[in-house]
Amino acid sequence: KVVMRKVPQSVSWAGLREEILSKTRACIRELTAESRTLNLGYEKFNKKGLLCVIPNAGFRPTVLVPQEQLTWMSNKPDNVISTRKTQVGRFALKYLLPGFDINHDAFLMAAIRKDVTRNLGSMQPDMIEDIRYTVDKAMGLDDTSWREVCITNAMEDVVLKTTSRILVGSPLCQNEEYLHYSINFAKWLGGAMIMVGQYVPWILKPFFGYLGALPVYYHKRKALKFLLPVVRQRIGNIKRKRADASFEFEEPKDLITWMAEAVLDNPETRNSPPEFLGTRLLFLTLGAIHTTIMTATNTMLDLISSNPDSRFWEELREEAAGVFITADDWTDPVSLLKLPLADSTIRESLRKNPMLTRTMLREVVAKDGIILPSGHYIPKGTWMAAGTVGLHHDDRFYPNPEEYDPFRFARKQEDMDMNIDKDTLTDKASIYRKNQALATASDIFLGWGYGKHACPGRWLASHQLKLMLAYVTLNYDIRYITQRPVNQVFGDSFIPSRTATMMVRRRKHA
Ligand code: HEM
Repeated sequence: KVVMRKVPQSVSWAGLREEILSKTRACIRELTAESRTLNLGYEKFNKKGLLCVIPNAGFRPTVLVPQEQLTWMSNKPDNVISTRKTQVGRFALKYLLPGFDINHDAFLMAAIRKDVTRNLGSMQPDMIEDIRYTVDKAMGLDDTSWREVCITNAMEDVVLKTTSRILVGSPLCQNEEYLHYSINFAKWLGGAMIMVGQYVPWILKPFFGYLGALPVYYHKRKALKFLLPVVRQRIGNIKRKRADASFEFEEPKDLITWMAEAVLDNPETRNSPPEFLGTRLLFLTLGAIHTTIMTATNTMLDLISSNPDSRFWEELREEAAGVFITADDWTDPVSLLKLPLADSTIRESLRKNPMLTRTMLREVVAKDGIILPSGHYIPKGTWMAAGTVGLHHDDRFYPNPEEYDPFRFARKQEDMDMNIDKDTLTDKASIYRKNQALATASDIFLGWGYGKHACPGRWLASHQLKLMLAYVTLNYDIRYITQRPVNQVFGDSFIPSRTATMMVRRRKHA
């Protein structure tokens, strides 16, 4: 009773065997189960509209909610079902980043969602400049021979530079020392968050948590040494300009500015020390950079392991060649609206290989618990989630879900009507056909999460990834491979191979 956390008695468990201490043993088996129990629970229960409980190696079993109830769940306020409460537990933040408060941050999320997104057009010239420089460096300019490139390393070079420019601006985004410490902070934190947060039983978390915190703390201090003076100066300049309109200062267009403005506008954070914003920005390195690297790597892996006869790479190149004709086209945000195949290709990789095996992890915090639309009572303290992989492979929403079909989201309505068996067409399938753009979050596409806490950086990530894909297909030939390296499940992360390589050769341009 002390070790196992709450779940409602009335809901069936997935992966339970007839044995003594069955629930405890089911939780222990999760240490090596990867996402098997999660997918089994989806198939056996969620697909029939039923709830189930998924055991958990950290003894934090979770109620897996079927698709039919996700919209209801996503609309509940944070004081009824909390996202942040689960993140503190799932990420073991109390130990790994003591004193770091991720609660009450809706105003910071809004800065990412609104300010970054509305400035994408003006940031595009820098973005393509960074992409060109980093791709050329990682993949080479020699058009006479093939080069073997580690995909994750290449994508890391590209994404780290381009995203850091948006997070912390120039010159910090060119400072190799800062980039080194910030990415390593994110790597240590990401690994420790999964190990301590998801594999260690909560009773042992303090010990392993404080141990894992040591390298995190080291890299944080090193990165903050570069970041804090910039944050301090920026806050000072913004304050001064607000007090004196004649003060000559033009706010750089980056997340430091937008978050600093949000912090100053909020009475509760107005007087916070620069560390508050600095640590927040560093924490975003994990949420913004590693996620984009993983999605870029999955996209490349899916394309190079596709059937060469399908000519997906070549079709993407033809699409890009028709859009990026002059230098100005690369800096024009309208160009990105003309890339439905690239848009769909990245979304298909996020469908097949989402970053998280379960999303929308929430804790019931309402004092009296909640009652789901299905009539189930869920007591306070219970964790709930959605099974991303199961849902993304559900043939009610995706015809031939196991097939890699990169242009499935770009298909014209009439073609889809021809391909879908009308007798099995469900209401949801027709909703799905209206929700096809890469950055769309919906209750049948959880690659970005769903609802109030869906990813606020998804428009930025989509913009960068599409530009990068267009640039790479236009400028490089690839060699196809026969076997795609499979992604590994680590906690609830779904991680592409870090060592997989691809053969590329620069194309000769007339
Ligand atoms: C391809 C790249 C990306 C992917 C696949 C991705 C995916 C996700 C997912 C699945 C969630 C929801 C997690 C959940 O509900 O369990 C999320 C949340 C979040 N993402 Fe992203 N993300 C990406 C890029 C970014 C970028 C570029 C930023 C910032 C500039 C960002 C910032 C965030 C933040 C702050 C949250 C938390 C939102 C909240 O809890 O209110 N992400 N992301």
